[in-house]
Amino acid sequence: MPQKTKKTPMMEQYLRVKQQYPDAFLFYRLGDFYEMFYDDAIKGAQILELTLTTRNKNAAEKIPMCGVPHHAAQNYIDTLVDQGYKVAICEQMEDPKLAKGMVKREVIQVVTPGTITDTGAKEAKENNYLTAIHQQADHFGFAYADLSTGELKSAILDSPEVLLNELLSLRTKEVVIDDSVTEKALTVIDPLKIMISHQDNCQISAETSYAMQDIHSDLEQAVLSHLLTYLIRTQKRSLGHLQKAVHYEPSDFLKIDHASSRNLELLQNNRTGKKHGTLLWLLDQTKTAMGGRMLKQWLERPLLVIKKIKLRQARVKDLLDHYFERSELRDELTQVYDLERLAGKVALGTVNGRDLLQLKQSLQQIPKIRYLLTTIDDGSFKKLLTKIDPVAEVVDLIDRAIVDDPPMSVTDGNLIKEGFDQELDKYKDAMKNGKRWLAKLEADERQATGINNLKIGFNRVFGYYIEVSKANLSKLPPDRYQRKQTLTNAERFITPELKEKEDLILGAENKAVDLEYRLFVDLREQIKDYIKRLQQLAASVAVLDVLQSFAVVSEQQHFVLPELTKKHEIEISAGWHPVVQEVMGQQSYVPNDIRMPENLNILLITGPNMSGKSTYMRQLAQTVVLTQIGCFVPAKKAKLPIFDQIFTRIGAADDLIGGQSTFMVEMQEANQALKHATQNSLILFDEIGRGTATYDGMALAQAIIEYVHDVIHAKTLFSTHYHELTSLDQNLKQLANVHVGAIEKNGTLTFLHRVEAGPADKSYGIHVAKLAGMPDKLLQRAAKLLADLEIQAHSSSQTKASLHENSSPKPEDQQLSLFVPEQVPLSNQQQQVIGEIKQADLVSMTPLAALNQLFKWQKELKQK
Ligand SMILES: Nc1ncnc2c1ncn2[C@@H]1O[C@H](COP(=O)(O)OP(=O)(O)OP(=O)(O)O)[C@@H](O)[C@H]1O
Repeated sequence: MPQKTKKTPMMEQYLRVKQQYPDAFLFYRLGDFYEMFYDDAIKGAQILELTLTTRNKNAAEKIPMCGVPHHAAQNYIDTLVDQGYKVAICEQMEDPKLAKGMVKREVIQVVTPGTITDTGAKEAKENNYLTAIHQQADHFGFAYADLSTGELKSAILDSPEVLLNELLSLRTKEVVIDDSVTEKALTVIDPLKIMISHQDNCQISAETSYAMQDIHSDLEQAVLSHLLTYLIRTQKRSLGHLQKAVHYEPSDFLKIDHASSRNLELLQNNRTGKKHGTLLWLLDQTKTAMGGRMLKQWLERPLLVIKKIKLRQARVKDLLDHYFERSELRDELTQVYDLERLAGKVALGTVNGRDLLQLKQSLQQIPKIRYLLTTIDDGSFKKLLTKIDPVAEVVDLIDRAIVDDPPMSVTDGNLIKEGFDQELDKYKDAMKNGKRWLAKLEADERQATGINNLKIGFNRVFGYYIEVSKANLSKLPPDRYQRKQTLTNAERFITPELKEKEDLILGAENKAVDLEYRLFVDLREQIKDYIKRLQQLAASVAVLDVLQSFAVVSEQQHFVLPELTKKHEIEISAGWHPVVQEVMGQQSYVPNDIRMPENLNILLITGPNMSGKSTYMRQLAQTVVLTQIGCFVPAKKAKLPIFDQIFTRIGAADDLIGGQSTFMVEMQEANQALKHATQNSLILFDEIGRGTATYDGMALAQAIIEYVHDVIHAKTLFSTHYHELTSLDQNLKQLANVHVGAIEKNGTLTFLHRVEAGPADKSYGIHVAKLAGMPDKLLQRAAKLLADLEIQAHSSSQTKASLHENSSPKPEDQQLSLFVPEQVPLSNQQQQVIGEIKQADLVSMTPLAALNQLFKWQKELKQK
């Protein structure tokens, strides 16, 4: 930290600015470098691998310093932001050569993880959401924005769990809070390791009021105003492309909590964390980045309203029925760039000539796309067609102004077409004439001197010059040439008339470059007026792209149009798990039926390990999701109701919140379902109870099944290895057994992967252990123990009441162990200690007294 010694005016200025941005690295522009000082420098040098120096080596206070060249700053900024830091960019606001006294400097932007707009090609199909929270009692105003696309949404969330779910599914990197957010709520956010930024005082401007126009609740207005204030404070530029905030209700969509979405591998592969091997991966045949992002959003929020689902289905069907037009449409879409982000760049002022050409090229595809869509349309695309607007005015503006091959930079000229602006044409003419004059001068001089290799050149230091090789110097007339520079083999000269022309040419060039920049900015401002139309077009193209992607996948994968029913029944013939089949190949996959008529709510699935129970369960969930996003589904025939929520408890999920045992996570996930599921939900429970002792687990599993059966009535698939549970079908009318078949022959097991009615006859766990390559000796021992246990179970079952008739397992049965310890009777001493422990009044004991007591008991036991 800076000490209290006298500072130079520049360091005083630095500290004044830094004080306003204590949570960001301050990149302080000094000539061609951005410099960091003090702690920023120490930490920055370490992260960015820069050399740490000191600013004033000889002074008493040494100021740590490091810097990056301004032209390479972007990479360094990206690295810092990627690692979860903010960077405040402080620029020189005047030309140092012209400044009187200290050069004026200002922070022009704070780059933060949630506000990056240039996410690069790798993340083109990802949104980068900045989120915000405002709390009132147990309710949260919640909002999110993607600065690169202008999307802005808000909602009221009524519990910390829903909040956590929204934050997780949006994969936000930064959340803005104000002081309404309680410590308790922060403990929900903390483990997610996202950046928490604070914004307390809200400023309402014309821009922010516009964005909040359609939002009426106080809670959402509060959260939007601090989100928008934060954006204005960090971006310090126009946010004109932010769309009007749209209110959404999480309950308007099929609810799949984050754990279930992970279990089902909708967007993320559980093993690799990547897209490969997920439903998103299978479905993504989109051709545009906008379509890619939209597909993800649809997968995250499947629909509930039959009418909306049917509209998507009808559109997919129209696209499916028109193979050739669809292929052409796909070709056209390939040539559409990211309109949404291009519009964002126009608004943010970061667009360059090449971006504008991409915008023009994309818009030029639209009439053809429109035409193709009208030929495909059988009525379903009527409304979408009205929004596919080619914004011809923008094409015309760009076409008239921008050359066909503009440079990256917008400040170096060569951007604007001839004929666009008279004044610019004049300068360009002057430049051209000047150059023609130079060419003529070169020819004349060659003739006059007889030096054939005499040439006219240009460099930044001397301007235009005449170059003559040393061998020819003697041929030059003595007075006319003024020597300027000597090279090894040549001399360079100027003449008064050459200097005069040079002023004209260079003057025209500078003026042309300045004017081109002004014309470019002007054009950018004109295009800004069309941003809303461009955004509407982008959203419609994105929708079309996702729909064509559904059509392509449905065709390639032989999906069928599912029938939506208002009855509480599921009927799937020859269905399959689309991702597993895609990975393993169609030949080897065994399709299966799922039949759950109105009077059957629970399927209890048994079968060996590895036989396909989880796959069967996930297959149903993925089919439900596919149905409710409007896609066709993997089956020969499918009839499904609309589900409101999907709950899963499958596999050993990692514990996101941290520190809980697998069994605890298992119980929490099951509890989520039991608490929130309705009759219209889908529940998948995979081997509930296996995380604890056998009878404990079995008892819990039975109680859960009974609860779902009697209280919730949701369609439920429940897989289990507890064969005892299969007799539940005798008492529970809405439960049926199915099993996944396997054949055992000569001690080897063949999985059939076919789901059939009735319970499995045994578990085959030892066969699977054999498949896993366990030692023979161990397997023989296990087989022997199993046989003994089965005999014991058989004899005790004759006397014991059956488990589902409310018998509770005896405590000594609770933990089955392969290696039962020898039973040794307790000593008197031990019994006495146990007695004392039972008696001890722990509530009124101080921690120290308890510790002393424990110490005493331990000593007594050791004395035994
Ligand atoms: N219908 C099917 N046709 C062909 N192969 C299948 C089918 N279903 C599953 N499989 C294959 O069997 C493997 C195991 O499936 P799955 O994980 O669903 O078994 P499981 O019965 O749930 O096992 P466990 O009880 O050990 O959890 C899958 O990875 C897949 O390769």
